[in-house]
Amino acid sequence: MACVLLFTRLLPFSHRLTRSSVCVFSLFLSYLCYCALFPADSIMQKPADPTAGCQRVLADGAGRLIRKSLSCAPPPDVRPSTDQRAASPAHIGRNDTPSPPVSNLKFGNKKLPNAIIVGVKKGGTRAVLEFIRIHPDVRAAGTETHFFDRNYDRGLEWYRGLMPRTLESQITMEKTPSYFVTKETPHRISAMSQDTKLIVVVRDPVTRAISDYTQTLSKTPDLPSFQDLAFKNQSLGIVDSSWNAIRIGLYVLHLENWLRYFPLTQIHFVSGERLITDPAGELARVQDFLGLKRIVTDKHFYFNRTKGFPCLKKPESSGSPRCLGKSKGRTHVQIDRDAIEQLRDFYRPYNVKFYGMVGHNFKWE
Ligand SMILES: Nc1ncnc2c1ncn2[C@@H]1O[C@H](COP(=O)(O)OS(=O)(=O)O)[C@@H](OP(=O)(O)O)[C@H]1O
Repeated sequence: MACVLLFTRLLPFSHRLTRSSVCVFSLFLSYLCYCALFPADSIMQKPADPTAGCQRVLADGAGRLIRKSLSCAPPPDVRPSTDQRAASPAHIGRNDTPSPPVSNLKFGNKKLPNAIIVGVKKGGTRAVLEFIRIHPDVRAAGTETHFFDRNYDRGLEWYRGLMPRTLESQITMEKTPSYFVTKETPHRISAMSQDTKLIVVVRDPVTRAISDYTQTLSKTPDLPSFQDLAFKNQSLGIVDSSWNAIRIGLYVLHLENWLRYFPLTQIHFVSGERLITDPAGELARVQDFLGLKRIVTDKHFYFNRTKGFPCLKKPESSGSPRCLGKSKGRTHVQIDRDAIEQLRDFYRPYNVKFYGMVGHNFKWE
């Protein structure tokens, strides 16, 4: 309308106009018409809105995820390629600003995670992430972001920038095992979204401590012995619970902190032991918890005798079978039986309390 009015007013004087001013004028008119047809907020996401995207994932009363479609849904046949599914280093560390509409249509948007594997260190967190991300409705950040413990000052937009793009039907995940034992993390995650689903991979705390120590020793060869670090006085059986490798295994104490901010129904516990003996069974429960169709099944796994662990079978299309890297499944440092028994005695009351709290006996005898 404005274009027409302007044009009719100027028409009587048009004979006075030069060629170039006619040109500039018509360009101006085209711009006005474009603005009227495509207002800016219909094609761009608001950068400050952390939940902006094609989908919102909400939790229903049963604790399952419900995906709500918004207006920018990509066509259903657009699926990410293997390359796009793996969170490439190019994605990591790039602070994302809203993308042009064409790439949104093709690859979706970066969204804050709907589900986070928050722990525990050396529990089997990498295995759970690598196994669940073969599900077509899951995409995950490839590296540990450490946003809620080390990088919180960088802000949610920085965090979102680390996430892979997701389509309407996909959920976003990340894993940072240190979150479970960091005091501030539960509060910070609940401030991001109280609907965030939490996954904790737990493992016998004694084996976990030895695994943790084995890893540190591989990087620091002149480390004191395991016993020197684990006990204040071994002959009296006094354990040093301030040593991180011991402290992390006091699961019940850490869980109490999480339960101040999240209901138990929003936290799923994976057995690190069963993840090795029955990966498909554990993954079935993870998929149920996330409200996903059970697509990752025993068809996807085989037991690799050389590695001594389950690995992912070769995908039908291409590629090779995939086992986790050398840093997963290391041969543990030998610890004498007495020390192990003392640690078992130390952890027993905490474990029993933990079983009661989560309603499951993990049988760490
Ligand atoms: N499929 C498969 N392949 C290899 N390793 C497996 C697998 N499933 C579980 N695990 C166990 O995962 C342990 C490492 O745990 P995390 O991935 O949580 O470690 S880390 O905290 O990220 O460093 C790792 O601990 P260690 O055996 O002590 O190395 C493994 O026992």
